[in-house]
Amino acid sequence: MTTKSVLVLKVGGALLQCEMGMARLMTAAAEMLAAGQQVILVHGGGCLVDEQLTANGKETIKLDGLRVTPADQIPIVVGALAGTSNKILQAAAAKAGIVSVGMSLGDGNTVSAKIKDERLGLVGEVEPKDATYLTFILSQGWLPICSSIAISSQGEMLNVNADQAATALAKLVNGTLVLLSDVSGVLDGKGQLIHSLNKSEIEHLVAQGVIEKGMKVKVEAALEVAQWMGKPVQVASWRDAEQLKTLVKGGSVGTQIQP
Ligand SMILES: Nc1ncnc2c1ncn2[C@@H]1O[C@H](COP(=O)(O)OP(=O)(O)O)[C@@H](O)[C@H]1O
Ligand SMILES: CC(=O)N[C@@H](CCC(=O)OP(=O)(O)O)C(=O)O
Repeated sequence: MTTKSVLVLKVGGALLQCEMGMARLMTAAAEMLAAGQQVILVHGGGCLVDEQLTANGKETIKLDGLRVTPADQIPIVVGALAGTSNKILQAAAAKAGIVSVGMSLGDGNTVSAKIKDERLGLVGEVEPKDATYLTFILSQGWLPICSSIAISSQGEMLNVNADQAATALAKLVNGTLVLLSDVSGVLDGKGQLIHSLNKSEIEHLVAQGVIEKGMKVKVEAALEVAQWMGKPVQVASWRDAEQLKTLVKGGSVGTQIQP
């Protein structure tokens, strides 16, 4: 185990629809915890939100990878992310023998949150604030499982992109950030894994339309943290058992986003 700093592991929502993926991830997390590696699990749940919105007759609009979240949709979004998604992961953790604490960005003064852009409605932008709550959970050997619902000082419930949520928590604890999605990393125009990317290469691929939508948000979040910490951030896959094994050993997987 070479990673001594807290590992901030973000998983995308598609994981929640894959029993085997969740079981493998939690087995990996249990191994890391047993070896003394502290882990914070941050999760998305975009596909669950899509399903719940459709079931409630609501329309989904995204701008540059972010969900436009009008006030009438926020109860559904909060229910899907801070409720169902969070508890599905806690249940998977329990099955792997992990003691977890389900939480949201809105808990324990962990981050400060404000509306990101009026055009997006109740979408939040968060900054790291106070690590006391998370540090306590980690000190117990427990696994914090954090959803990306934040609360502003005005008392608004805000929907935060989960990659950006993970960014704020990684900065807060000066941790090592790994973003796990349903693809093995950032892929080139031919679907091949790109092992390493720097700022100008990212800008080029975004301009070409090779990196788009959710991956654009992810890579930009990763670059921000890589530059802030002066060390690479990894974008990899929770689907890939080999990548998980390598991660448990503290190795590098997927695409390294360079500072
Ligand atoms: N260059 C790219 N490489 C890999 N995936 C890409 C790329 N450009 C766009 N994507 C899309 O981004 C998705 C990952 O982003 P997102 O759906 O937000 O993931 P998550 O829910 O895991 O955060 C991939 O499944 C893929 O459809
Ligand atoms: C503002 C915004 O876009 N919020 C996201 C939060 C969930 C998320 O990011 O889920 P994934 O990691 O599965 O994509 C959403 O509503 O879909």
